[in-house]
Amino acid sequence: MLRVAVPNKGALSESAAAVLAEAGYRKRSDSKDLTVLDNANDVEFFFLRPKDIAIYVGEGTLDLGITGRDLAGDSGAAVDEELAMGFGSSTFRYAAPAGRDWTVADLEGTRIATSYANLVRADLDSRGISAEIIRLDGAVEISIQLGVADAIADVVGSGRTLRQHGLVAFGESLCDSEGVLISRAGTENDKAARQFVKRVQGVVFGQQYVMIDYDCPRALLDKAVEITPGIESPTVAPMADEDWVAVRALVPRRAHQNLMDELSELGARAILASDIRSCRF
Ligand SMILES: Nc1ncnc2c1ncn2[C@@H]1O[C@H](COP(=O)(O)OP(=O)(O)OP(=O)(O)O)[C@@H](O)[C@H]1O
Ligand SMILES: O=P(O)(O)OC[C@H]1O[C@H](OP(=O)(O)OP(=O)(O)O)[C@H](O)[C@@H]1O
Ligand SMILES: [Mg+2]
Repeated sequence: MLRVAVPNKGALSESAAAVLAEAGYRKRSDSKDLTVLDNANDVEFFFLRPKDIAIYVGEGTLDLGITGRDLAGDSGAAVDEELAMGFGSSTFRYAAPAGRDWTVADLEGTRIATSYANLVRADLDSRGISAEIIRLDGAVEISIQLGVADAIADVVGSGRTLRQHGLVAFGESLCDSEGVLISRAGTENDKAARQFVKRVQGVVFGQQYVMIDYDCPRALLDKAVEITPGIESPTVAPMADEDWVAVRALVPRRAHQNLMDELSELGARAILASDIRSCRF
């Protein structure tokens, strides 16, 4: 039976559970459950702290896991990224009190609070900067005002927490993170694991595209195809009125409203967008 780790709480857990449910896997009936046996799909799910998931997968105790790219990197576990899942996007930044122009070189000799000590140590070492790392488990943004650190390195989502504590981010992002599906590095996935990855990928890709259908004057078809080239190429079907054709194409979700405006301006009619719940490309 395939064994898969899923975040039991925190920023990634809800989105991860939603993708798995959409992919047809059994849901947890109680948020305190630590395992779910999905006999119909021959998968056992283990609900673990996101920080621990790469360790289990890297050691081969579990076959696959969903965690954050930043957490997997910090864990030092030997894992491969099978799939970027498109939720839980964040950057990992240095930050310090606003009011002066900080650069990474200013970190020399400082105390830096973080929950991601390995990520930060590796970055400082690569720059030849020596600084003391203060390991904290969370709420890192408050550590400077409490006097235990001069700067922090932490996850930034909206940036709201930094602003609330009068901090500014500086330097490049140490990690551009999102939820990722990971496997043990250097091992070939068996058939069950490959099928699991494909199913989850089908939902994740589906969420990133919408299907556009529209009616197009035949004379404008070439221009319309440039706007919606689809994946291979759009489907073009005849209509009862020979001067018109029906066109169907997948387009990236984030661009679809603009593309619909362009099609409308071009002269297309009855332009419809629909969600893709799952797919295999
Ligand atoms: N505000 C946020 N926006 C986007 N992603 C976030 C945010 N906060 C955390 N993450 C991502 O979620 C993952 C783990 O964060 P999470 O808060 O769930 O775990 P944790 O801090 O170890 O647990 P907890 O906060 O429950 O102690 C990381 O990959 C991180 O990048
Ligand atoms: O940029 P923002 O959108 O404000 O989000 C960033 C904050 O979210 C996370 O904290 P979390 O809620 O996980 O608490 P924690 O610090 O205890 O982990 C992260 O560690 C930052 O503190
Ligand atoms: Mg957190």
